Amino acid sequence: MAVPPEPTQPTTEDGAPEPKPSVIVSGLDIVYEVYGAKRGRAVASSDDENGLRIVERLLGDRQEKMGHVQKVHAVKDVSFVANVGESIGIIGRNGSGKSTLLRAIAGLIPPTSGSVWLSGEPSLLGVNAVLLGDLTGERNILIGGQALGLSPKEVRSRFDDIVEFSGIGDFVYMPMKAYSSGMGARLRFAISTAKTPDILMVDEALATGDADFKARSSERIREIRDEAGTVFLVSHSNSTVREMCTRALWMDKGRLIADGPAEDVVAAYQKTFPQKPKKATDSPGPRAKDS
Ligand SMILES: Nc1ncnc2c1ncn2[C@@H]1O[C@H](COP(=O)(O)OP(=O)(O)OP(=O)(O)O)[C@@H](O)[C@H]1O
Repeated sequence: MAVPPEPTQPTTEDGAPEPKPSVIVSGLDIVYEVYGAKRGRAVASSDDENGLRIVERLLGDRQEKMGHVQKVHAVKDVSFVANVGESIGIIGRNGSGKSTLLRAIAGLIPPTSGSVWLSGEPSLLGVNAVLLGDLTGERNILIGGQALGLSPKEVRSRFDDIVEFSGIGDFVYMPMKAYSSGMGARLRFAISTAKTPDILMVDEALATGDADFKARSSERIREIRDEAGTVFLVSHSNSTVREMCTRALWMDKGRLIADGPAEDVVAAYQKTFPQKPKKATDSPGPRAKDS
């Protein structure tokens, strides 16, 4: 009897494995609408102050909605395809649309136009693991782990690893509102990566830890990439993107202006926006830039 041939992975012309798309973003636009940019005066433009006060009182909370509506076009006509096994840095100046793009990929913001297609389950660090300040780290690990699809037994078996990874020690038995922002961010990272997601999205979380935590988290990101996931990383740190990403997207004023190997895109970005050397007195805040 003839044995059917083993299925082979499709390859490109030069013999490399065919890329497997995990995220397809096509002509994506995100427009935020901000209500109440101007208050009630747009409604009652009369000079009569008494009349204005009456209108404001009658409208109560609604007066914000009656005010001017401002539109913020945060992401403009962005298209790209991300493949399994890629780690993609998203870089750009403040307000360029990086976080909005990430949240749209995670399905948290509906496209105003265009589309986002995903082949797996996304996990957006810091949002999917919704942690509650009044609960202890321990309870949050249990809830967050289950929100990621782990069974209570699986969460318990990973509990020690999660605590060790986050480096929060005995704080795990304290309410999370007593944590520093860095401790909270590290715990979120540890919970979010306790189960290997198909698509991991990280927004600045790596800027919150010390060198040791950064080393551990970059190792974890490498593991996820190797386990055939796709990683997106929004970062203001060019060195982090260079070290951890295979590819980079450069956003500017909502537009994707470069997409290519991380090394090349970061070099072009740095050439356009050279970063000033840090002063010795600068405090290393979460948004601190390096080179
Ligand atoms: N919820 C919102 N409502 C209205 N406008 C918003 C909202 N979130 C972001 N924006 C606006 O959208 C634009 C893009 O913001 P976004 O946070 O995506 O940029 P970013 O590149 O991540 O910025 P940063 O580097 O400062 O974090 C900015 O002009 C911002 O003011």
